[in-house]
This record gives sequence, C-alpha cells and structure tokens, in this order.
Amino acid sequence: MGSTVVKNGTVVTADLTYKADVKIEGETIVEIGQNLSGDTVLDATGCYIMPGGIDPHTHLEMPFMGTYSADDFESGTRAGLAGGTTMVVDFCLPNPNQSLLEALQMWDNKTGKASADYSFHMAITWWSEQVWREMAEVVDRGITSFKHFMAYKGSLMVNDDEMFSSFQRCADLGALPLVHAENGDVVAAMTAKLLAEGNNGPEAHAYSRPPEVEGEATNRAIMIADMAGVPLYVVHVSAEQSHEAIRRARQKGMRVYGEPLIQHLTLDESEYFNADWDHAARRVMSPPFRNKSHQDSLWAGLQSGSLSCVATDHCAFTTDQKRTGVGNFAKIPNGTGGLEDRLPVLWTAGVNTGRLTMNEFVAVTSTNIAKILNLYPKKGAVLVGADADLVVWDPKRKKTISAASQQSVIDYNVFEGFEVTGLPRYVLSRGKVSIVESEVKAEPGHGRFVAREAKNPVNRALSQWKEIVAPRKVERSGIPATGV
Ligand SMILES: NC(=O)NCCC(=O)O
Ligand SMILES: [Zn+2]
Ligand SMILES: [Zn+2]
Repeated sequence: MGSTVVKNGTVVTADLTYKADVKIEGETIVEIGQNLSGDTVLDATGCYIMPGGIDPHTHLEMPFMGTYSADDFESGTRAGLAGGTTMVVDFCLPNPNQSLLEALQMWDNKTGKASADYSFHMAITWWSEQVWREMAEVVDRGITSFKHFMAYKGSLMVNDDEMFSSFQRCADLGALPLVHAENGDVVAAMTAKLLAEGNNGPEAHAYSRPPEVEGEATNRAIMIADMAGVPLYVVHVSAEQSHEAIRRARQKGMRVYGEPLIQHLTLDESEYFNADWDHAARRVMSPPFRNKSHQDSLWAGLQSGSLSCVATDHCAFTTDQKRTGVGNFAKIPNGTGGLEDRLPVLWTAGVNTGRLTMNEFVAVTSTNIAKILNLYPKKGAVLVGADADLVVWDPKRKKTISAASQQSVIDYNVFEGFEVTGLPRYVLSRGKVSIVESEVKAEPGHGRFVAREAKNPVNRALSQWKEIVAPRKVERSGIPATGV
C-alpha cells in the first residue's frame, strides 16, 4: 500500500491552525508532523489542509412534485468533490404507507455510482405502528436521524401528533429528529388565495411563504422536541423569525441546531422579481430567498454559534422541469443547486470579508455536523486515524461560477457570475485524489455508505435528565373519602 504526503501546507481545523505535513496510508490519516515523506507527494505550499466538507442536506435523484431532481449520486457527489465536499447526507423518502425498509432499499439502489461517501436521513412521511417498529431497524442499519416535513401539505407533511410520536420514538432510540419548519396549513391557504387572485408567477411562491410561517413552525417543533426530550435539527433556516426561536431555545439550554443554506446567505428575494420567468422560477425553493436583514441574521448566527452548519439542500431541476409551473407557481418544482459552490462561495463571502474565521469555516462546513451526526472524528477531522477526506485549499485560486463549467447536469447555476477567491487545489476522498484543481479524477463507485451510531452524548444526557424529571405518582397514605 503506497503512502501519500500532503506537504508544506497549514493544517486548519475547527480549533487549530498550524504548519504540518499530513501522511495518508490507504484510506486513513496515519501521521501529522514535520518533514514527513511518502511515495506520493502533494504540494500544499500556500494552501490550507482542511477536513473535507460534509453537506448534511442533499436531494439526489429525489422523486418530488411529479418529477425527479436532475442530479443523481454520480453527478451530485462529483459536483460536491469539485468544490471540496467529500461527504453528503441525503434523504430517504418513503411513500405514504410504504415500509421504511423498502424505501431504504430503493435509495440504496441509487448510490452505485457515488464517488464520495454518503449517508442518509430517513423521512417520516406517515405514521403507524409499523413505522414506529421499523425506526429501530433503520437505526440498527446506521441511519440515526429522522426528517419531518411540516410543509408540503397533502404529500410529505406530518401533523403535530405524528411528529410528537416520532420525536418520542427518536428519544427512545437515541436518534436525532430533523424538521423542515414551515406551517404547511398556512402555506396551503395562502397559495390558494394568491392563485385565486391571479397571482400565479414565481414571485408568488415567496409571498405564500413569509418568514412568519417558518418562525411559527420552528418554535412549535422546538417545543415538541423539548416535551419529547430529544435534540432537534432545523434544516434550511432562512429567516430571523426561525433563527430567533432557535437562539432563544439554546439560551434556555435546549439542544437545537440550525442549518442555514449557502443560497439564503448570499442570494435575496429580488431574484423573484426578475422580469425573466425562467430566472425567477429557477430560484424557487422552500423556504424562499429573503431580504438583507434576514441574511444579516444568518451570518450573525454563524458568528455567534446560534446556527451550526451551512448546507445546500441541493435539489436541482432543469429549466424544462421548472416550466411545469408556468401559469401556476405551486407547480414549479421546489429546489436549487449548490453542492459545487458551497465552500468557495462561503469562503469568499465569509472568510474573505472577515465575517468568519478559517476555523469557523471548517466548523460550519464540516466538523459541527460530524459531531451532531456522531461521525466525528472519522469525518470532519484532521487527526491520526480519521478518514483521509481532505481538501487542500488554495486561498488565492479564483474563478467565475458558470453553468458552462459546472459538474451539475442542470442548464443554469443560481450563482452564475459570482467571482470566488478560494478553491480546492486537491480533494481527497478516503485517500483517493479525486480533484486536482479543475481536473476531475473522481471515480464513480468509490463512495461508500457511512453508518452512524445512535445515542450520541447529547442524546444520552437528555435521556438521563428526562428520566430524573419524569412524572412520578405521589404515594399518599391518608386519602380522604370521596364527597358522595
Ligand atoms: N427546499 C426545496 O425547495 N426543495 C427540496 C425539498 C426540501 O428540502 O424542502
Ligand atoms: Zn425542506
Ligand atoms: Zn431539503
């Protein structure tokens, strides 16, 4: 087995910055130190050696709104690698009444050509004794997080009673519930009203989902999670209202994690007012893009630690697919891409502006989610024994983002024209050099499923506390006779 040494670089992790060489044998980091030698040398002069990005929120080849998202595990993981992301966590979505295990088999079948490692969250899209039972089997198979859609009424949405039951089951199993937090009833009512009034363009998608629907649902999910005694992960936090609910909960000691997307941090609602229907529809996603004050709130959350991870929610549809919604915005497939662009755009808009330190950048793109999902330190770390998922980051490399040169299969890019400074020189996936600057060496089939263990320390601590404060019957000796 030949060894590889990444030499002359600066290691940047979530908590440290130091000069060192990193030696890899096979798939694993075996040594970190000075003047290391190996069979192959990757020169990192002028570069930072960081843990590869982990995107905790992707939808590859996802059946949704009458179609399938266009990027599959082949193009999606390749796009991720090209931008420094070495692992994705996708969503397995059972149909109503479908067995979770059968759905898992269907999702497994999609992954054969993944060139980077992946894991799944399991969605709870319906509720029954069977779902309750199968959740344990799903956890045994290494999938320890369960997603709940509070929106998409009539398809993926679950009600509060179902959510509370599922959260309690997560608590029993030591699993993590996730929520897409928008009030689906209110969205459905506002959508119907807008359409009835003739407001059918893509901008009405944003009108139908104001920040309040997100704030209300986030707060509700937090309270339900607290009553169930589980931590909670809120996906695609886009607004001050939902961030505020998370901030308040954390201040009260609740274990709630918030995930803004790179799109919401850098793109705003003016996109929906573009006179070009295609331009606006390509940006339709839920929640929609917001205004600058919400963006400032999200950046502040990353800086202060009230928000934990930056994801993409990569769910890419072609222009043709988006055109299904001409004349009715509610039929425009919801979703945008971003896998290839997350790290370069966040570095450019975050680190290069002084909003984030390099260590914070590593934390929010990799290490925090590795800890939350109990993947650390196998993933999200530059440590001896960790998987050699590494990005050698050249802070001076520049490019202008363009659909013409992207890995995603769709015909546009929501970041088109963005000039980024800071790009990978090398990207290694479990030791395999998969990207050399703009040259793709990723190997379809190299990616592997990463199983996770339940009952991480936060789950254990919460269960312990819940047990201590559980309702207990008061035993009384002199019970008075009834008044009758
Ligand atoms: N976000 C979005 O618009 N599409 C993907 C599905 C979801 O995450 O809600
Ligand atoms: Zn969502
Ligand atoms: Zn999503």
